[in-house]
Amino acid sequence: MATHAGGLTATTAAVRISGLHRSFTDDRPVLSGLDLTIEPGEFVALLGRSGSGKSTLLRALAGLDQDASGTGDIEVPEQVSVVFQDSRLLPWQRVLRNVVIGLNGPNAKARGREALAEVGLAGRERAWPRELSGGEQQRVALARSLVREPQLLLADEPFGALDALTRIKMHGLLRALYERHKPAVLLVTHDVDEAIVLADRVLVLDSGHVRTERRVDLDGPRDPSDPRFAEVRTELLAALGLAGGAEIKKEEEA
Ligand SMILES: Nc1ncnc2c1ncn2[C@@H]1O[C@H](COP(=O)(O)OP(=O)(O)OP(=O)(O)O)[C@@H](O)[C@H]1O
Repeated sequence: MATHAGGLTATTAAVRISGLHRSFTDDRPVLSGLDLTIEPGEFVALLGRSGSGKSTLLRALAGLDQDASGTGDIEVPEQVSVVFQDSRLLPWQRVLRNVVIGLNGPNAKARGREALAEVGLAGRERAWPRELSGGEQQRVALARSLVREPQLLLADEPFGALDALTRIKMHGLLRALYERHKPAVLLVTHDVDEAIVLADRVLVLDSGHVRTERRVDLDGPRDPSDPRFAEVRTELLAALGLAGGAEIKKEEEA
């Protein structure tokens, strides 16, 4: 376990956060006393209004929040991978090199090839990133994350820039990869349905802490047209201040 701040006793949880405060300016804290535990192998989605601090929390977990000041204890596993909305591939390196960069061990390339095959990109090892579509680039980013066998995968709007159809395909892929590798996952998303399709537990961040927590216990492939799915969606929309979807409609009309 790696501890970013303060001291905590050893834990079997993948993530343990207590009393996390983060701010960028003196007047308004972004995170104020946030507590969160994620179990090993648990898939958690994080929703919240724009500016509620979702990325700030994810960056704190990734140890990438040098811009922020704050206090609190964070415990994460040794092996953490992060995926962002943009693939962040090195344009001057071919696909396979992007996947294995920094990876140690004699069989790094073989592992990289295997990871590319897992995301459906076998045969594209020697392509340049610019030759791939946005969805394919995100597949490479997933391969690069998973080849490191992370105990924790942090994903910040990983499908946010993709079209609706590609997004749906990527949901299936991410869920399949998750089932195979079973890292703990924290997925930041704006998309309520994406959260319900993918996660075991959905959190809503509001006013600096986790306000709402909803376990998703729908069996089998999750179908957005299922009334039980709709029930969860309504609850989460209400937690986001969008009860019944009425305010969404209003926003669309405006
Ligand atoms: N590097 C920074 N410097 C100054 N303020 C920042 C910085 N990063 C984030 N903030 C501020 O912190 C608040 C939370 O930002 P954050 O990006 O965590 O929100 P978010 O919930 O991820 O938003 P979105 O859904 O729009 O991506 C915002 O008010 C933002 O302006």
